[in-house]
Amino acid sequence: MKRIGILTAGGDTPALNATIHGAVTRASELNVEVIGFIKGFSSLFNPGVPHCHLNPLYRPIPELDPTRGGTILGASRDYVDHNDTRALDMVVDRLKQTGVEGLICIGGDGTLNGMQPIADRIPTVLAPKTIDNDLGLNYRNEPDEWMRIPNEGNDGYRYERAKSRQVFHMDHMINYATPGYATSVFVSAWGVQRIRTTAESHRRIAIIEVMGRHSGYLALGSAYGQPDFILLPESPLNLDLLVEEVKRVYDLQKHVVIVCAEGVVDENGDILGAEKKAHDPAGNVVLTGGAEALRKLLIDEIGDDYFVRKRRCESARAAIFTRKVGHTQRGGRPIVFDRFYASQLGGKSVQMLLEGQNNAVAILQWNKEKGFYVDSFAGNSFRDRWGLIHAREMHPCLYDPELMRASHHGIEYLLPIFSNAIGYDDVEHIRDSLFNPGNLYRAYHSVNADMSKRIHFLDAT
Ligand SMILES: Nc1ncnc2c1ncn2[C@@H]1O[C@H](COP(=O)(O)OP(=O)(O)O)[C@@H](O)[C@H]1O
Ligand SMILES: O=P(O)(O)OC[C@H]1O[C@](O)(COP(=O)(O)O)[C@@H](O)[C@@H]1O
Repeated sequence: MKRIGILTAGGDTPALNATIHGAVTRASELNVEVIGFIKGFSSLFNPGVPHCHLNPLYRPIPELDPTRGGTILGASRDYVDHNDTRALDMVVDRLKQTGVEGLICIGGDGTLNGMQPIADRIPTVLAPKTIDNDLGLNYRNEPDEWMRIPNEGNDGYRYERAKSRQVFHMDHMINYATPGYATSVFVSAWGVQRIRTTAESHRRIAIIEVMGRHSGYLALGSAYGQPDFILLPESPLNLDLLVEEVKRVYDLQKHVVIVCAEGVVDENGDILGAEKKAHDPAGNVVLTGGAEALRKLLIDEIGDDYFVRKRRCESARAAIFTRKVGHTQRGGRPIVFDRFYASQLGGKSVQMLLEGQNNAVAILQWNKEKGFYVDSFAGNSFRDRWGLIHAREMHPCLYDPELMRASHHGIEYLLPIFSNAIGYDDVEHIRDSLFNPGNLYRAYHSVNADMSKRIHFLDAT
C-alpha cells in the first residue's frame, strides 16, 4: 500500500490527534502517504469528499500536534446503513478516487459497527478511542452472552445479557483501556475533588454526573476523587440503601459527594432521567439528567425537616445540588498515558493494514508479567451471533453495590492505568500555559482555520 486514509468518528476524545500522529509517523517511516477524511464518515457521504494530505513529503503536517485535544480532522456521528449498498458502493468508489488502498477508522463500538460493511469492500481497520472505555470485551466469549428478544407487537428486538458463567480475570480482557479514558477520568476525579470542598463548606449534598453512556468504567475511575458514593448503570439504584447511607455520612461529615453515571438505572432497569428517548444520528439514546432525577428522589425521600432540624440548610432543595462534569471530560490536552498508547495504537493500525489485515481492531492489552502492550483482534470477534457489536459494560465484580464504591477488583483494575498516568510535563504544561500573559493579548487561533487551507475536494461533477 502506498496511500491510506484515516478518519475520526463518534464523540471526540483528548487523544485523537495522538492516534493520528502515531499513524502518520509510522506511515511516513514506511513511505506511505496518509489522507485524512474530514468529519468522520460524513466526508464519504459527501460527493466532494473533503480530505487533506497529512504527510506531504512523508513528514507530518505541523498542525498535527499529539498533545492537542480533539481532532484536527473533525468528527461526526453520520450513520452508515449496512443495507444501503448503493451508498456504500459510492463511499468506496470515492475512497478509491482519492487513491487510498486502505482505511483506518478511529472510533468506538459504533464506529466498528459502521465500518464493517466498508471492510467488505476495501481493507479497513479500527484504532480504538472513547472516553467511555466501552469498546472491548471483559472476556473473549462475552458476545455469546447476548440474547435477542422480540419486542411486543413485532416492533424490532431488544438485547439482554444472559447470566454470565465466566470467571472474570483482568489478564483476559480484550482492550483493557481505550485512549481518552484516562484523561477523562483525570478531569472527572479532579472535578469531584473541587466540588467536595464547596459542599463541605456549605453543608450540602453534591451529585456529580459523569458521562459514559451505559458503561460505568468512567464513573468507577472517579473513585480517585474520593466521592462518598458512586452510582453506576450496571448496578440498579437501591434508593432505600442510598438514603440511609447518605444520611449516615451527612450526620458524620455534614456534607456528601455522590458520583452518578449518566446512564444510571432505577430498580426496574429504566434509565433515570431519560424520560424522552431521543436518539443522536448514530442511534444512541441521548442521556440527559440522571443526576437531576436522582436529586428529585433524594429531596422527596430525605425531606426538608431533616436539614432544618440539623440547622444546616433551610430545605432539601437548597441542600442537594447537581453538577455535570460535562464536555470538559472530553476536551483538552491528553495526559501521558493516553498520548503514549494512543500513538502506539495509531502506529499499530498502519502496520495491520500493511500486513494485510482487514476488519481488525488494534487493541491495548495488559497482564501482570508484560504490563501494557498493543496487539490486534478480529473485528468479527466483537460481534454477537446476530452480527451486532455491543458497548462493553463494566464488569460487576469491579463494584461493591453495598458500599456503593469500587470493589477490591475495581481498585486492582484501575491501578495499572493510573499509577503513572500523569507525566511531569502534564503538570509543567499547566504551569507554563494557563497564565501565560500572551493569552490576555491574543485571540484564540483555531486549528480549523489552518486545516481549512489544506482541505481538497474531489471534482463533484
Ligand atoms: N449500528 C451501527 N451501524 C452502522 N453505523 C453505526 C452504528 N452505530 C454507530 N454507527 C456510526 O459510527 C460512528 C460512530 O458511532 P458513535 O456511536 O457515535 O461513536 P463510537 O464509535 O464512539 O461508539 C457514527 O458515524 C455512527 O453513525
Ligand atoms: O455530547 P454528545 O456528542 O452528544 O455526546 C455525549 C456522549 O458522548 C460520549 O461522551 C462519548 O460517546 P462515544 O464514545 O460513544 O462517541 C458519551 O459519554 C456521552 O453520552
